[in-house]
Amino acid sequence: MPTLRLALAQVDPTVGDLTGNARIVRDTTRRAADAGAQLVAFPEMMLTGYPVEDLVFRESFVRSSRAALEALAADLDTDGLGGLAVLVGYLDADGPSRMSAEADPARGPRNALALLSGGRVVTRYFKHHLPNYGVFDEDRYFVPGNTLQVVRIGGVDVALTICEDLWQAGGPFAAARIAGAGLVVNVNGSPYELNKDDVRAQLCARRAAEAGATLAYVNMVGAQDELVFDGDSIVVGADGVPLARAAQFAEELMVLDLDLPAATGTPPAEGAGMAIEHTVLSEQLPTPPAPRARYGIADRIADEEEVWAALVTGLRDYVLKQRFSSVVIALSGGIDSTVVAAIACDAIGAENVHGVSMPSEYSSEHSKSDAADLAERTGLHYRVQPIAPMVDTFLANLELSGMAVENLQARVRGVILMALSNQEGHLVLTTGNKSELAVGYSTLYGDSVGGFNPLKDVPKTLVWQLARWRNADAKRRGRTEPIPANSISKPPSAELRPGQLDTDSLPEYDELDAILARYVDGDASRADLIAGGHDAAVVDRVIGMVDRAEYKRRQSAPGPKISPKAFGRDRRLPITNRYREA
Ligand SMILES: Nc1ncnc2c1ncn2[C@@H]1O[C@H](COP(=O)(O)OP(=O)(O)OC[C@H]2O[C@@H]([n+]3cccc(C(=O)O)c3)[C@H](O)[C@@H]2O)[C@@H](O)[C@H]1O
Ligand SMILES: Nc1ncnc2c1ncn2[C@@H]1O[C@H](COP(=O)(O)OP(=O)(O)OP(=O)(O)O)[C@@H](O)[C@H]1O
Ligand SMILES: NC(=O)CC[C@H](N)C(=O)O
Repeated sequence: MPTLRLALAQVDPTVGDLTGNARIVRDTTRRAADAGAQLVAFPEMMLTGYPVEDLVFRESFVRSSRAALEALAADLDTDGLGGLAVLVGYLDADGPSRMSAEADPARGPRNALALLSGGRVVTRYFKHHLPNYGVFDEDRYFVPGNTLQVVRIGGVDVALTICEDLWQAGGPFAAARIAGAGLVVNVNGSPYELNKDDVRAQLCARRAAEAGATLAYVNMVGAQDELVFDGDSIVVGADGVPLARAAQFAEELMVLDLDLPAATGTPPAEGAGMAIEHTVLSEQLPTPPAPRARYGIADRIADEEEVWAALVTGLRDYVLKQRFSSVVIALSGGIDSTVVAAIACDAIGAENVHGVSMPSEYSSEHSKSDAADLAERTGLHYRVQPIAPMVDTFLANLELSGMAVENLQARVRGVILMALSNQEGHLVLTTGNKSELAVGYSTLYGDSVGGFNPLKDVPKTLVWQLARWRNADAKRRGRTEPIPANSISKPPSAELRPGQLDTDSLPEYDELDAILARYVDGDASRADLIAGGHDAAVVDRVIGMVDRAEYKRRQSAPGPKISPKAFGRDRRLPITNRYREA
């Protein structure tokens, strides 16, 4: 049985950075070669980053991607790496885009995977199944491929597939069985969602069985705008048993030896409704250098740790890829701003985090002392900027009352944050959690100002859970607990008028989050919610608030997706909408 030394490169490309991404491929291939690998696979659209969205419609970008691929093949050879087989995802096109008057249903932009070897592009595979749900819009951009590429590498037939090809039965995996492939490689840009790692592992086992072949799944790591990629690359045997699994949320080069069946004969020219193209790269593999590369199975992590890591990764990559070096956060001593600050300290270091306490005449003593305590525990930069004089100046010049005065305080804080951002160059982080965003419990152009929102997809009850987990984790490691206990235990309040509590306007968060999980995430009807045991009056109030707040959400900052349905691309509703649940 031939032994193939395979390397899966779990790396972090940046959208649009063709030069930087090619550099990652060259550097990582060098490391794979040093480890004796013969085949190295990079993630989906490695060269362009993923997803590239409407950049697909720019012919100049498509041309740049194709040219960068050819240059990469040549550069790898110049680097002395031409003897390896290197799989690189990129953007290709064999016809005009859907936006063009000359659009052709059979040709156009392609989500593509190339095999590079010996200084040239040996073969190109075009993704067959295009995801078009949730955050994905691939029918908008790409024309599906209908040819399975099978490449003989060292006497083993290797079938090439891309991400969604794994998620649907039939097509490439069924064709790979007919082709008699010994290994199927699946390259991914698969965004993180809580518990998705379990789903992926089961899918890999199912598809390996469908193909009757070993399956090597490589995913990217890092973040792109609202999407977080958790890595979690995995290799499963034809019997579905995991052979190796990489860590989540960390770059990794996974190198392992696979004993694979020797290919015999030539595959048929078609199968499972697809054409099959067979290319022979090499019949005979050099024997992999001893010792054998055996890769372990990385430990799975607990749910809270996983979500925390996703939020840290999402924030870190947003800050760094947008070329900021510091952030500023308004600190109220409440749980949301405290958790955002703790995430920021973990993501970019406390020395790059600036907290501002902005007490008003309604601010409690604990709002100031808890914020100061947080600063002390974490070491973030801390300053106090009272807002009363500015609010008073407004009120002396503009006649306002009631809610307008309440919101004015939040807006003065927003102006101060943006001024500090302009003056000192920090990215402003906003702190509204998913529950508040759902019901519109925030002041537009007030506490909602900011360029990025780490809690955008985190319901309030999960914010508390994460805070408790983060402190417990610090304690386990013998470190200072970053979050003041009082910030976790006190009742939430906007402190925009004397004695105000969130529960004056909202149900208790346990009940609110239970309703929101079903109405927002599950698209349940009013009748479903009431049948589920919720009080009709509460249901009506909550779903009314959710429906009315669409205009606020449409203007809200981006933030990392951690759930199957995050606000934004996952949930698209009209702002003007008279439909009300009866
Ligand atoms: N359909 C629509 N399309 C576009 N714009 C629309 C609109 N409806 C209202 N608007 C605009 O929005 C304004 C109303 O929104 P906005 O000014 O935000 O004010 P509003 O939503 O009326 O009040 C803010 C609420 O959030 C609470 N809050 C504020 C700050 C922090 C927290 C917290 O605990 O985190 C809670 C506060 O107690 C209050 O209940 C209107 O005056 C109008 O200008
Ligand atoms: N006194 C304050 N000083 C600085 N920032 C404040 C202050 N009060 C509110 N903010 C900012 O406005 C956001 C809205 O928070 P608010 O206190 O109104 O309720 P919240 O949503 O429960 O948030 P938190 O739990 O952080 O208090 C806060 O997260 C914080 O960023
Ligand atoms: N890039 C893709 O094709 C991703 C789609 C796939 N269902 C996933 O979430 O992993």
